[in-house]
Amino acid sequence: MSEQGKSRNERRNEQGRTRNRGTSGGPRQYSASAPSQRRRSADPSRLAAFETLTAVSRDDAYANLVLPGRIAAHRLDKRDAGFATELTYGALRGQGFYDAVLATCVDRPLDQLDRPVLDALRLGAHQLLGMRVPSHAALDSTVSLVRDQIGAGPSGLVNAVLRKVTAQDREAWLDQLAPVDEQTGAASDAALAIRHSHPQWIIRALRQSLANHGRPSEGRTAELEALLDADNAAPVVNLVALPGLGDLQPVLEAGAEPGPLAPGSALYRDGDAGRLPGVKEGTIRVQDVGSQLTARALAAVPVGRAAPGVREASGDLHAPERWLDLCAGPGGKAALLAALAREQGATLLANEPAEHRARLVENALAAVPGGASVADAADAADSTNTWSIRCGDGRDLGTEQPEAFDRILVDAPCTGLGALRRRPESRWRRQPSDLGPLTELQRQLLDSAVEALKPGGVLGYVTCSPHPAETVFQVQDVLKRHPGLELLDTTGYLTTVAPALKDAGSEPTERSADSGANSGSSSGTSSGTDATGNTSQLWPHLHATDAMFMALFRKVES
Ligand SMILES: C[S@@+](CC[C@H](N)C(=O)[O-])C[C@H]1O[C@@H](n2cnc3c(N)ncnc32)[C@H](O)[C@@H]1O
Repeated sequence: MSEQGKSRNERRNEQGRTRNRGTSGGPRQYSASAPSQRRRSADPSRLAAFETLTAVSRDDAYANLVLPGRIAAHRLDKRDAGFATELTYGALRGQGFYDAVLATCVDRPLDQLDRPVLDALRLGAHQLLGMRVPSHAALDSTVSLVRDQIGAGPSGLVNAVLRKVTAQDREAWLDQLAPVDEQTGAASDAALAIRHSHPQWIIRALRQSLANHGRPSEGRTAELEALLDADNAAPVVNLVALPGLGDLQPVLEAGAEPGPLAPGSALYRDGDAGRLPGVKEGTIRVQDVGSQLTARALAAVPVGRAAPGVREASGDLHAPERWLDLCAGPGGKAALLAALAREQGATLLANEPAEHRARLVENALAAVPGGASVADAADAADSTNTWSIRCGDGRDLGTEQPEAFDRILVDAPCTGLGALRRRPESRWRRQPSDLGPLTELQRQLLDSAVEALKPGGVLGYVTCSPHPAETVFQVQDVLKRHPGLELLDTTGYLTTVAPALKDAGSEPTERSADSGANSGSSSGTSSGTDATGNTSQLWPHLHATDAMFMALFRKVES
């Protein structure tokens, strides 16, 4: 019999965990320490959350990919699906705080607990300290879940631990575990890590990021806390209508609101966006507004203006512009770029080395007519297709196709520290040691892109991380390595496509970056720095987007 085909009891028995049944085979007997006997089985929304958490901790799965399947499998209605989502994401985001609480309530180090038991404790702690679930319901339901899914023994432990958790409310736990200085209100990084449930190294990195991206030093801690809070808030679903293909009107009629920042965008707060008209067809896409803006800004920069005597981008006026998305998977920006390319009479090559992600790019692009699939390698080489896909290492493209493209997007693999609100588990997975290999890869991809860019062509470097090593320092370095590259007024182009960024009073510019990294005011940083050149950093707490970074460059000379 397959593992899946076995009943829960059989599996549990194989693991040596048995229910505390009466010898007669009659109804179960519960020990004196067992909690309420009212509920015997796990309720489906908590079960969906538990299954997601165990997949995350056991298989390194991504919660946002697993949870929809569990919601569907348990046939949760909209309300229960909302509960399961809040429970799952809240328990994952809040893990730093909940583990600090649990560590004081468990008689051994948390890493000595069975993973599923710890997952269940986190779910219980989130219900008790982060949701408005009455204590008795949180306790009863979590213990029932553990009894049903893990066994009677662990359910006793979970009952005892969660009872200790209920001894204080959230504020009292925070005061005990993460005190702030009574006079100044200041908290150490260790206290901030518990209060805002982020690893300390990420807290330090984000503080450094605010400084390096020119945010005011006055009120830095308050701004850092606002950023950390924004990471912990459930993001509103952002939608984009593919230009020339998607119709936003039916989506607005179905309850979405017009997006305040990006053209052709909407916000949806009412549950499963998959049911909105156009989403299944792919002409309406779920995409963070920051991502939308970077793709639109790249498409908005005029190409040309190479140095005198140098052949310009699209020198042949009749040749369609060639665009390249060097790191395209899973295809969010590629879809928007392909639709924009189609409108502007250009073609797009979307490159992605991971085969399964190249397939995702293909799916994302399917709504844009005139493309060539991954399988159709011969067609893919035909640059007259509106879009085509290359499945390969972007670092090779520069030598394979030198000076071939008018516009290139390098949406580089990065730590993702700017998208923590969307990927609730990622803050616990990422390590400072990830930074070295990622920045080296970013550097190599940038070099390849510069080689693949035509003189006069435009390069957009984007990360969903504000970390200085992945952003402003990369910009400084690429300008040093490539004197023929000029930094453009990135903020100017972003505000051209999104004028509301100006009105927000928080233009994402780096002009006054106190790192002096690459701003126009720090002329001389690189021989390639334009007098008005700057980079842009969007922020969740200011712009309600992911913390997307963008730098736009032009290749003035080869
Ligand atoms: C930040 S994601 C890109 C997101 C994508 N642009 C979107 O909007 O959906 C970075 C991508 O780069 C890919 N990647 C990793 N190594 C690469 C390489 N050597 N060349 C090109 N792409 C690479 C990753 O597989 C990943 O899909």
